[in-house]
Amino acid sequence: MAPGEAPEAERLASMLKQAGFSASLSNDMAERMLRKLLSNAVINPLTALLRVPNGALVRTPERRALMRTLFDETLSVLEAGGLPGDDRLWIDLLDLCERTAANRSSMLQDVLAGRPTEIEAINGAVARMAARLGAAAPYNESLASLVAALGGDDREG
Ligand SMILES: NC(=O)C1=CN([C@@H]2O[C@H](COP(=O)(O)OP(=O)(O)OC[C@H]3O[C@@H](n4cnc5c(N)ncnc54)[C@H](OP(=O)(O)O)[C@@H]3O)[C@@H](O)[C@H]2O)C=CC1
Ligand SMILES: CC(C)(CO)C(=O)C(=O)O
Repeated sequence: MAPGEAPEAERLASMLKQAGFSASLSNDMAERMLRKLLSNAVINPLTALLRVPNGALVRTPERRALMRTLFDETLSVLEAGGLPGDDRLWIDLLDLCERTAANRSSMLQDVLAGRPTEIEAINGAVARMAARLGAAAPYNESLASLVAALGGDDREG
């Protein structure tokens, strides 16, 4: 984005920086959102189900294998939805787990606090996108069902 092209966005970024946040502008929000969806579709349900911090996902071959399977399925759906494939995406995902190693993902925090999760907006959305494209996303569908089944004890069955 050229300087002066989006003054309101620049003002917002500058306010966020003054407040101590890291902020940058992008012309490519659609791609950035798909990349974020890819990361959240892998890290959030697995950390919520395994009840581990983000860094623990990459510490055992079994968890990495689960991550990779879910990553591959999700990426194939998102590529069909417009995300450019890139070998760095997997490396970036592992790096994100390392950079946020001690973090409890937002979904794990929601599960531990007994709050509703964003599972339908993340893995549920990937499964629906796959269905619209005439494809299947069994891992996303199963994880969405498993995370949804973690809660709701207060509802009438
Ligand atoms: N939690 C984490 O560890 C991390 C989260 N993230 C990302 O941050 C995002 C937020 O996740 P999470 O931590 O679960 O968020 P929370 O639900 O804990 O917090 C969301 C915040 O956004 C506010 N908010 C929501 N909708 C609006 C709106 N329309 N206008 C103004 N404010 C609004 C809420 O206000 P109110 O309280 O008034 O409802 C709340 O303060 C997600 O995309 C997540 O992936 C990224 C890194 C780490
Ligand atoms: C990047 C990550 C996985 C950090 O915890 C996140 O966005 C979340 O928890 O929702």
